Amino acid sequence: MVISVWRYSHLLFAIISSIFLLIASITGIILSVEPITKKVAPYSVSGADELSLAETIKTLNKTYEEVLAISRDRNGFVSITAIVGGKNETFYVDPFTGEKLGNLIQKKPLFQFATNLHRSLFLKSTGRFLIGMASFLLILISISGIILIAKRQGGYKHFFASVVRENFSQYHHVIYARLSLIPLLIIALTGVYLSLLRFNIIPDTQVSLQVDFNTIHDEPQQEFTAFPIFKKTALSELRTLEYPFSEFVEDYYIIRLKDKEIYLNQVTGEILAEENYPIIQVMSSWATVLHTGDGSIIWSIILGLGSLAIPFLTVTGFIIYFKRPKTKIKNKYKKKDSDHLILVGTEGGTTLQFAQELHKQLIAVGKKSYLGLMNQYSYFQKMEHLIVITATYGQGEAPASAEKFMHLLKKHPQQKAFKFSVIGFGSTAYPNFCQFAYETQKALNTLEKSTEYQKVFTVNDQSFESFANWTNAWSKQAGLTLHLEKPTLPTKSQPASTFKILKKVEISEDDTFLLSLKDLNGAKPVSGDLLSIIPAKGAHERLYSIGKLNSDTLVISIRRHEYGLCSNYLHQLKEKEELTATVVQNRNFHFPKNAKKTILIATGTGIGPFLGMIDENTKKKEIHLYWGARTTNSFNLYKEHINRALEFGKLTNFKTAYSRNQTKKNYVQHLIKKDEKLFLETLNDKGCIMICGSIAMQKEVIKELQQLCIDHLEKDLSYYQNRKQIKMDCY
Ligand SMILES: Cc1cc2nc3c(=O)[nH]c(=O)nc-3n(C[C@H](O)[C@H](O)[C@H](O)COP(=O)(O)O)c2cc1C
Repeated sequence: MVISVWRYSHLLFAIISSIFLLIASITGIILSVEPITKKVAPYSVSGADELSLAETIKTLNKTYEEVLAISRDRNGFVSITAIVGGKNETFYVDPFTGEKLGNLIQKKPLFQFATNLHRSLFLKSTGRFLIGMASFLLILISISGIILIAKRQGGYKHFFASVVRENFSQYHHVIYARLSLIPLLIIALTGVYLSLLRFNIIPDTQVSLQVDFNTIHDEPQQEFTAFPIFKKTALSELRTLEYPFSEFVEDYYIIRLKDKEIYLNQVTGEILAEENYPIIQVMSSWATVLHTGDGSIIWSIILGLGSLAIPFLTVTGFIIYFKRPKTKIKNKYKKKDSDHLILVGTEGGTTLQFAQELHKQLIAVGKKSYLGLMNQYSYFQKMEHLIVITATYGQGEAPASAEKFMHLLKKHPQQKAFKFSVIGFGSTAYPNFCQFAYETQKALNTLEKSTEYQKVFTVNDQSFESFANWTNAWSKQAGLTLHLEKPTLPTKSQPASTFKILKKVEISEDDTFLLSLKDLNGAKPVSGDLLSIIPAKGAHERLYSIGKLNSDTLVISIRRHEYGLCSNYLHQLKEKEELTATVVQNRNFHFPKNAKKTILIATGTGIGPFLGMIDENTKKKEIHLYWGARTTNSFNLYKEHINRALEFGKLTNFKTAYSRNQTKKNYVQHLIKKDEKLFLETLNDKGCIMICGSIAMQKEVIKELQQLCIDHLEKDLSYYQNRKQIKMDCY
């Protein structure tokens, strides 16, 4: 089923039930304390469970004038009802000595209040019905939640794999939903069960034993201590034992054990009637224990934490929903009249915002553009250009709004020839970067009337700059001039800061240079974060990976492009001049704190963030750096940093691959095969491999690593990726 159906169902169930669930969960948290306060009361007698009923009855009969009943509750406390000083009393006893231990625990007013609110909202049957309904909706919320988590994690197999952090609410909603899933489902299922029982929809069947009074004998007489059932039954099995009403043989003992009820002749010890409890009664007892936590401190704590998760999940769930980019599509032209079709594959809505901008601009230059979702692919009479813009989800799968696309492609053949272009939105933090875009391109290529207009273009981490680059190239090829405006997406940026240029080092052969910057405004980047620079008013931002050399000095490595606005702007900056830039958090690419061994792989300027990470390695952890570049001269730019790090033990090993130094091209991926032992050890020992540089290099490196995993570790690379042992930031 389409994911949005599950998402909206999840939301709808949550909206309908939220108030009732919040009340039930808060009272549930309070009530989870009650069994704990009971359990810690001093009425438990060690070893009492092993006593036989015969021994217990003997002691109690000796101690008290007349015993009427003996009970054992879920905490293991034994209580009796007896006549003491002519009065009927019920109290806890020590079954070894018969000594009174204390009066029965009375329900505290707070717990009484919480129980009434929890069960019926003080609204009697109506309230009970509402709470029962809310429990039922909690089951549906849990089921739709399981499906949504499985979808976003890329299948049930990866259900418990680590979660990629997009923002606080999304990350913690998934983490806590997974942790509290089982207790919540148990609370909900037992809650529904108890409601159904209460409304007699499940009949509360009880045992109904019949005694044939004609066959009751008063011989042979036996002492009760010799009754086999009393001798062989341990106190731990007992729920209640009711003494006979009088000494007449027609009155008998009523014994309720954990699994059955027995009527026992008080004179002969003969069993008069016996029946196991019906299954419903057993289930009801279990449902009560599981729902209330009665008798178990650990389960009460789990129930309390489960209840606590409900308000948290409700709040974070609503934040996720209300912070989602709006995905309403407005079209000026009908699809049958449009020559430009933009179809979007999105789940979170951001891709649609980019597409909307392109759609607006195409209309502005007079094109009949139609914007729709990939799941709306159909027969388009006048289509000349098809532009598919799609995100990738799960393990390289289609996003929600594109799940039917492949099927629709076959279902709706076009009559008119058309050109197509595919733009993939994805993240290099995932192993299958923009995979669905590649699959879409492949599928479109198989169509009879289609012609590939451009190769797949990929956009990492919703980079507007990349998308604008694609738009420029595409519009140039189409003979159009389009100017995109940047959509307003929620950002994780810190406010803009001023940086002073400390040093610029460059080598001319490679057109690369290294800028050292001093932060003047207290921005707090971490190596691996990004520096967003807008080189001129109205220009697009450019992101550079930051290496942090000490508390206020950053380094960025830049390749100068002949017509690159930003790289040329940075290049002309002189020492002591100032630069305004914004630090953008890039959590998925921070140095792993807990890994004993880390391998860093970079090409060209991708070494930038690693210079910082190595410099910060004061604990001298094992770090291996693999770096690919064109020639040995390229290394001159970083030589000083690397040699110093090797000398001070901050870097364990440095290996290079130069592509233009010898006849046979040498690339970093070739080094992986040579050093496969180190790579395998690192993955096995929970170490980390970080990759920074070009996407082309990333693809090759991933291919090598994937092969290593399959050949030697019998696991897919995604296994390590999900455990954050592979981190990537490529462009
Ligand atoms: C759960 C999840 C799984 C993802 N899986 C992939 C993936 O396998 N490959 C990829 O390139 N990007 C992946 N991404 C990144 C998204 O494709 C990317 O953030 C995209 O811009 C989201 O677009 P949307 O907001 O329009 O859905 C994933 C994102 C999430 C949240």
